[in-house]
Amino acid sequence: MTQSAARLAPIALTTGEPAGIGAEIAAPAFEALQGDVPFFLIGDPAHLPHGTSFVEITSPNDALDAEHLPVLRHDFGPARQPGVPVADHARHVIDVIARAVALTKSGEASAICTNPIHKKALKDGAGFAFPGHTEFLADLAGGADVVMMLACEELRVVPVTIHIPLSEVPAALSQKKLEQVIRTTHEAMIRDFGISVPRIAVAGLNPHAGEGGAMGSDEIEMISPLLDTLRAEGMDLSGPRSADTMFHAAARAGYDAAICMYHDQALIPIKTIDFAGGVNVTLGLPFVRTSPDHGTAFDIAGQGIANPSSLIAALRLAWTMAQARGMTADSNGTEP
Ligand SMILES: NC(=O)C1=CN([C@@H]2O[C@H](COP(=O)(O)OP(=O)(O)OC[C@H]3O[C@@H](n4cnc5c(N)ncnc54)[C@H](O)[C@@H]3O)[C@@H](O)[C@H]2O)C=CC1
Ligand SMILES: NCC(=O)COP(=O)(O)O
Repeated sequence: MTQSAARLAPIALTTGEPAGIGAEIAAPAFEALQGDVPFFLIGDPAHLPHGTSFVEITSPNDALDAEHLPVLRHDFGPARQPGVPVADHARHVIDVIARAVALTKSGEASAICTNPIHKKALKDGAGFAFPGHTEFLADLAGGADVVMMLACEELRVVPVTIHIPLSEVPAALSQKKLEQVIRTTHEAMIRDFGISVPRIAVAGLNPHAGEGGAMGSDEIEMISPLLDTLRAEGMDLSGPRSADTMFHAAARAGYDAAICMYHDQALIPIKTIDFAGGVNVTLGLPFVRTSPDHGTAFDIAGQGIANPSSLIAALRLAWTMAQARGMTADSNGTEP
């Protein structure tokens, strides 16, 4: 059987932080995607809201024809407390992510989609040494050069620096780091998003992109020379651009992805435009990983009011990307 004719494996969905909303939005996502995007939850059935229809599976393949939410059991021990992390759960949250990655490597899953984790709960409960999934997944992939992208219908954004204090951003920026982020984004736009000549906008760091050196020199000394070098290779790059004027509708029409210098420069515009439909994608991994754009939402956990739209969008995008890569058991999750 050729790869294109082979049936794509289902997506592995992780539970995330049990005190959050991950387990609550899994079943509504299954109902919305049934027959369209096959996936299974790796987690503890006891974390599902009372009355949830689910089927326990022993092999990911069983998810392909499931009529209720398929759950690959992973026991977490102590009961879930909505809104309050249980320290003993932390290592299981981490193990579930690693288990999902192993299933993509064996070809039993075509992609992973991660429910939100609570970074501090994992650090306190299990000494988790990573700022988030992105860096943990890079480590599990053997040290891949990864990039965080947030994507919705109207916008794709990429922060160069991610989960570090704002005061550390200028020192963390370098031409080497920025070049890696631009190259990884450029390659992913072609491979995963089917854009043959990606138009990439690059934000400045300072107000008004430094205004010719009057408000900072990072643009003149660091960003502009690199963009000139990459343009000479044929990349379609604009910038360094003023961050305050690059996200309105007319400006967004002029590029396919925006590279931003720090977390909030990138995530504020996309979460404002489409909090319910935004998707977090890790670029540069040898397997597909997406996630909803929101966090654990402890304030509403256990109330049955969490909106599953972002998770649904994340599962849809993972499926589209896995199809584009032909992630069957034959492809084994090892392609670059
Ligand atoms: N991919 C991941 O693992 C992510 C994890 N986080 C983590 O989540 C935790 C909480 O972060 P916050 O900044 O408070 O953001 P948050 O997204 O958890 O919550 C912000 C606000 O949005 C609401 N909200 C979030 N998702 C919702 C949904 N699906 N339906 C309805 N309302 C929703 C919450 O109730 C809250 O009022 C932190 O530990 C953070 O690190 C945050 C973003 C992504
Ligand atoms: N602010 C985005 C976020 O926290 C997601 O991080 P990650 O867990 O996907 O690395």
